[in-house]
Amino acid sequence: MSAKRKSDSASRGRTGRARAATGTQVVRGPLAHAAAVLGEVLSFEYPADAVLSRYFREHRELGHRDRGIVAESVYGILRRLRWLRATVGEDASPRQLLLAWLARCEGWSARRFEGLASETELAWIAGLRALEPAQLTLGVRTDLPDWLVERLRASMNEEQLVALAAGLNRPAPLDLRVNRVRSSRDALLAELNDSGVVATACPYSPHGLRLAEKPALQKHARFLDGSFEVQDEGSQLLGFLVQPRRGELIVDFCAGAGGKTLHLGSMMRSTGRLYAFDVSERRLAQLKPRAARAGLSNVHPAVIAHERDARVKRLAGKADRVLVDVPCSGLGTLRRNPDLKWRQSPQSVVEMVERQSAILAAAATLVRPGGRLVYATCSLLAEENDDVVDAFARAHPQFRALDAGEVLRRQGIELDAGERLRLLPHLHDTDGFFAAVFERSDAA
Ligand SMILES: C[S@@+](CC[C@H](N)C(=O)[O-])C[C@H]1O[C@@H](n2cnc3c(N)ncnc32)[C@H](O)[C@@H]1O
Repeated sequence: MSAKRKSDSASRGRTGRARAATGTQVVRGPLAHAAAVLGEVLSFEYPADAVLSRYFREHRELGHRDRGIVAESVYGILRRLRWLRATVGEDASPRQLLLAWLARCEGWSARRFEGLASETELAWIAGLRALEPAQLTLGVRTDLPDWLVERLRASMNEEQLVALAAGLNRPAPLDLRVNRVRSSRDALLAELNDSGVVATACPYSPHGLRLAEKPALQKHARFLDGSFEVQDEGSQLLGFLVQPRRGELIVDFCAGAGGKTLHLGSMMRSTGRLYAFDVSERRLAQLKPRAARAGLSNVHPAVIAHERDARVKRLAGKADRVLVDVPCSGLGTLRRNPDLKWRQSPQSVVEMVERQSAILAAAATLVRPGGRLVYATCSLLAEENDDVVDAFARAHPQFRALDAGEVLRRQGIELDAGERLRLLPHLHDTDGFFAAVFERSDAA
């Protein structure tokens, strides 16, 4: 955890005792906050990122570094929650979970706890070293709920599941997408490196940069002038599956706050018309200022009541390309949202699948003959991915499947991710994404 790095470097050159004391002062406050907010997060009533945002608004005394320590601790514990509880007890308090996580998952020595933990806690921590989970089931080993282990095992063996879980239970790197309307990847890379932000080109996305660390970027001059957005490399690749061209009519059917819309708009070089639909006025409201910052005048956000809204019907058969980035379980994004594995359930997945099928069918009506349709999720579950797409393909013979790998290859992106795109954190170092690409045949 960065608290360790920072306290170590801050105290370089001092005596061991002074070093320990400095480290203690540096982390005592944030760790107390971490335990406090963890208690709220663990009710799982609200998403962890929303709880943390609210907590930070209420504790403005916490600076960027301290917020980092609090968030990293909470997310780290959510990632390892099942193993931690199986090891230290199902009724462990938030503070005990935090101490156990530091000792067992972050490798803190007994000495680092001095001054942070009480005598009783120090004795408890010492006893933790030899503890192992009462039962080392596959769910405990992978830190996943049993229902999810069962679903994933249907399409992979145990070894593959353990590797996938290791990828999902690691923090994600910070990726940026260069806005080609404002800059080029090489120019931005040079500027970032000059300003002390260490970055390298992403392996797959021609528009992607990966940062070595996680600096605050909201006030960076190149962010403020719209030269880049924060966007996972996997999410960027979906833009290349849509492959919008200048002057076309494009629909981003589930645009949300516009992460993918902005990419599509910049690939179109701010020409043509790009409709951004969503049922959430709150999410869509974030798109307008982001599009303005990015210099995009081709984006047209529109709140719709549901997928059969009159605004949707007016565009029937007119769109050159439609992206349907449906609401989903989000289980492919566990690196960023580790609480999702504890908040989703078999029942919530069933409800998602119904909505996904209805949204896909409605979005497909917009595609003109010869046009392209891209269905995408950030889920790992066959129910939300292949099953929805297979049922759609059976009911819509006028839509012909295109090979996603081939679509990317023709744009110079070499990626072994299948005919239907399957991105996985442990294989591609992206979030987990699924996408299927269709072309509407002229004959229909
Ligand atoms: C996976 S998110 C989209 C993320 C977004 N594309 C991005 O890249 O940031 C799914 C979105 O679908 C929206 N949604 C839910 N039901 C919908 C419907 N019936 N029609 C259109 N959008 C819907 C949700 O409000 C949510 O913003």
